[in-house]
Amino acid sequence: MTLLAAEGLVKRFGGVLAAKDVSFALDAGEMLAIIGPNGAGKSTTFNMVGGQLRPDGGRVMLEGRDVTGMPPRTVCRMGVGRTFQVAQTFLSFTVIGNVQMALIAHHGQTRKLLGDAMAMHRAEALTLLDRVGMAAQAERPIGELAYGDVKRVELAIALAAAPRLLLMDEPTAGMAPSERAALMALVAGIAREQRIGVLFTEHDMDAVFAHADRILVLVRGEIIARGTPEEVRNDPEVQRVYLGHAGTKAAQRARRAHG
Ligand SMILES: Nc1ncnc2c1ncn2[C@@H]1O[C@H](COP(=O)(O)OP(=O)(O)OP(=O)(O)O)[C@@H](O)[C@H]1O
Repeated sequence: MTLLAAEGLVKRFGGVLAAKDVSFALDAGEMLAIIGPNGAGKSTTFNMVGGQLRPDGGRVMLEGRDVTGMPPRTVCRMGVGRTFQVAQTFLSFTVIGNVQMALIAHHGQTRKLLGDAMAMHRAEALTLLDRVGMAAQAERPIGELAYGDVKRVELAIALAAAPRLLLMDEPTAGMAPSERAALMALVAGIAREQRIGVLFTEHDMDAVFAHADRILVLVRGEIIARGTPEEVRNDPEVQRVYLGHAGTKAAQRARRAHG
């Protein structure tokens, strides 16, 4: 069954039509990228899926259930995870403590926190940290980590809620190029292995062309192209309005790297 279906989403901000009849579908285990210039409507679309924004028209269907306009907390409980920004981790806590807190929240055990919270879900937290390559740093305060490592911990925190759909808004923003490639490879591997659908926005075209299964191109609130990286790369309209020379180079690099 289709994991996520956006059907004719519309969002207006005053006179600005930020999303105009945006429709797409995403299957389990699939990486779908939304790309487009600044102000194209990527975050708006994203926020309508995650429940942060209520669409003015259209529907969001999750595994066949209509979740349009439901609050983020409800959407989250229905299996939609989101990677959080640094400020939303507890900087003075250890790495493993942050993941344990996420597991405690996921299991609805926050009332038990007066007990020995730090003994709860330790093994599960370590397994998650191992999956993102951070088990060796489990006992360090998260505030001491390099930025790329914080991003890995954020991924473990998002996975603690056992999402079926993961929303990642510019996951590699602020990272060095080598860290970006490693993070996206990690996300893609986990998505395929655990059959998690990933919807992501990204300005880094190398990351998009290397790891997206399919790409949507938004311009002024409208999808102007969609398809595999190969199809999008070769679309003359996309070349003209968005990718241009830099995008072509990124696509070529991705093609060389992945055969
Ligand atoms: N809360 C808001 N109030 C008013 N206008 C908004 C609001 N959010 C977005 N917009 C407008 O809607 C349009 C789409 O914005 P959106 O942030 O979705 O684009 P984007 O593709 O995510 O851009 P970027 O790549 O810069 O993050 C823009 O014209 C923006 O100014």
